[in-house]
Amino acid sequence: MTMENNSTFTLERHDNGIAFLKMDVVGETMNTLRAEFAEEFSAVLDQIKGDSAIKGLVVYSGKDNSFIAGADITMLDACETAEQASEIASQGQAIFDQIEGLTIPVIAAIHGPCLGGGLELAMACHERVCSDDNKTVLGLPEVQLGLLPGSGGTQRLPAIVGLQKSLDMMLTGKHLRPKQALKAGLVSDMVPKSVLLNVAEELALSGKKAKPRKSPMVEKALDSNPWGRKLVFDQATKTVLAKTKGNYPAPLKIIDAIRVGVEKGRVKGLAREAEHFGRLVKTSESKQLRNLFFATTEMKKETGVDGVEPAAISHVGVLGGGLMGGGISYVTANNAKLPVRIKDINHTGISNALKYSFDLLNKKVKRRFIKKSVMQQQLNMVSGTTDYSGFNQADVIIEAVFEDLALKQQMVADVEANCKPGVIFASNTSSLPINQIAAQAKAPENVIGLHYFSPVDKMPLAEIIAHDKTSNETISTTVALAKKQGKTPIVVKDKAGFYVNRILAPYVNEAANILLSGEPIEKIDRALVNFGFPVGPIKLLDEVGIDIGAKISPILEAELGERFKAPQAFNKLIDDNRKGKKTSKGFYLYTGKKSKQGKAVDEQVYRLLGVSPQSKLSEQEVSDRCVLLMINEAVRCLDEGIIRNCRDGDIGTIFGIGFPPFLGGPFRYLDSLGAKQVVEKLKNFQSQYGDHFTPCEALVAMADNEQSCY
Ligand SMILES: C[C@H](O)CC(=O)SCCNC(=O)CCNC(=O)[C@H](O)C(C)(C)COP(=O)(O)OP(=O)(O)OC[C@H]1O[C@@H](n2cnc3c(N)ncnc32)[C@H](O)[C@@H]1OP(=O)(O)O
Repeated sequence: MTMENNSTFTLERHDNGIAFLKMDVVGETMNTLRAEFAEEFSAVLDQIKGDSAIKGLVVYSGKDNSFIAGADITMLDACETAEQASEIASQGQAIFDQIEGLTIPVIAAIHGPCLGGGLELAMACHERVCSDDNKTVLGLPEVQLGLLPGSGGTQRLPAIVGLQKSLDMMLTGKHLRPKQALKAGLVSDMVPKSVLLNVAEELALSGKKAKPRKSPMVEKALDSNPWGRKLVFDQATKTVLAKTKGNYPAPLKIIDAIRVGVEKGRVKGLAREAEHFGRLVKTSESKQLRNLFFATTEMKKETGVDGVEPAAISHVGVLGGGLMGGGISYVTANNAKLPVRIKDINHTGISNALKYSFDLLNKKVKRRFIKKSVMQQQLNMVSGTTDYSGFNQADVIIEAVFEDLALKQQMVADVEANCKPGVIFASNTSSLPINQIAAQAKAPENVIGLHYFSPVDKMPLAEIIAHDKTSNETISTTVALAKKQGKTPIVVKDKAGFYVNRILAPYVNEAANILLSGEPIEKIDRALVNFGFPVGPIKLLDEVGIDIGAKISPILEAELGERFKAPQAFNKLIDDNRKGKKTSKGFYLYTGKKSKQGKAVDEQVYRLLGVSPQSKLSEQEVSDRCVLLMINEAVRCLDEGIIRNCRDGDIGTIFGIGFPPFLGGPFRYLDSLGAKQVVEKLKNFQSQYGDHFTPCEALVAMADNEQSCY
């Protein structure tokens, strides 16, 4: 056995003729591909080509828990021109072509994330085997960075998994777990990690090619003729445009690069892919999406308070088995893998909360994501009670009862009386000040806000609200719990509405003002959806509950001032028991066929509000009025220290409200518009529509001093 050591790539030859090429980027937690590795990589490949004793090659990673996480995103950020970025893509293509061109069997042995350029490398190998570990995922997530796979992915993936599956993977950026990768034909075997290299070695030795994936008849028929393919591409384009509203350039470029490859051959396809890659790297959309990647990666490492370690958590209690309590229990057991005990005043509440977990897990079983036995294990971790029995083990109690201050204060007292000393009391309130909830606590340092967004299992944000007496350890322990539950937490100050609801309120109120001025509901919602929000503000009110908005507004108005005054006319809707989707009566119709529900406006709303709808404003004016108010309030929050920095403000808005990711969040968007222009627009709206548009002092100062947020 001989060994040669290169810095990133190491070639090890076994006596049986199989060589092992290990990639291990020194000093990094994860392997990524960088242009500077090209020369070394090519030299190793030349060595392999020149050594007739090598009969097969296994490519693997020297990292414990990752294969290759793709091209180094920092390197892409540093590209000054589209040509430079395009060159990086072409260089990757050339090296991967060399791998594919090796005349010996080349097997990729994959354990851990194998993404982007990592999967492109693996696809250039002749076969792929992966570990069956939870950490192993395969995918081309470039679209989520506003890019396309630039090193052959748009050409090789369709050839391996078929046109439709490859479009689905590249247009969504989804990660496939080992079983899914096997089913799709992306890997030819899935084995325990302990034998991964042996299996890959055997495969290389045998030189046998795995049986090609059997594509279903319909897929075969569509993929194999020009008309069928046209149908597939047309449908993909239609879906993309409906989803992106033209705001994201990458998906259409992905379709184009695949189409060129399929119709004009690999060489032309690769050229088109590299060209698009270069241009996309330089788009503002990709830049913002990359910023988002860097921001979330940075946040994964934070503890909430520098230098303060979280306490260990072994059990969690949840008070209230409603929709929020059920969701919180689910993410605690399923994501954080912690046993949860739910307390409700009656058994119906408990069974509803248990059903929440059951329904979600059952869906996973039906889709074959998990086995029934795993579902049972998960369900065993959630139990219920109508008293405090079993709560003495809990390290954290999360309260999700009605928004009633006296009730929440009572919960604090009950928990202090019935649970162990030092237990953290985390309130899921969306509006009540935490200091008031903690007002009569014996240990106010253990009381904190932990505000989730509905539906809890889907929404990625959690606001962590420390009041002035919350201890640093309580903050860091709560941050750690939220992260384990799969949330991205932002630590915010204890003031009405915290951050997310505070900036959401003026946005929604303005949409209501626009509606009351006579603009049609669909038009208002369409303007904001075209701007890039997942739903329009009026539809959002239906989803959240018109009564919830009406409940929060007076709290905000009392503490923060008149600019939070909600239009009184909306009370007429609540008097009509028109609270939105939950009452099957809202701004939209919720009767009839399920697929049609929530699609058409309920014209009765106009009558109730005394409005005769007539479209007068441009979509741009509608979205500007709502969004600029949100930005103005976000800047106020920053100025008041409600959020710690612009990054938290951007992430909170994108993850909590669905602010368009391609714009980077309110602060990044403000930078792209320029504070001066935003102030001018706000002043203009102020003269037309009232003082709630007054630009805040901090924003005016930014404009005067020509400052930016980042
Ligand atoms: C030409 C090609 O087609 C173009 C491309 O390949 S573009 C890149 C495509 N790849 C991606 O988008 C994957 C991005 N990475 C991820 O999604 C996640 O990091 C992951 C799922 C791989 C792992 O997640 P997780 O285990 O939570 O680890 P995470 O904290 O995110 O990352 C660990 C480290 O790897 C780094 N990293 C991961 N992927 C990276 C990448 N593609 N570029 C640069 N750094 C990366 C992170 O910055 C972090 O660095 P640090 O330890 O110094 O802070």
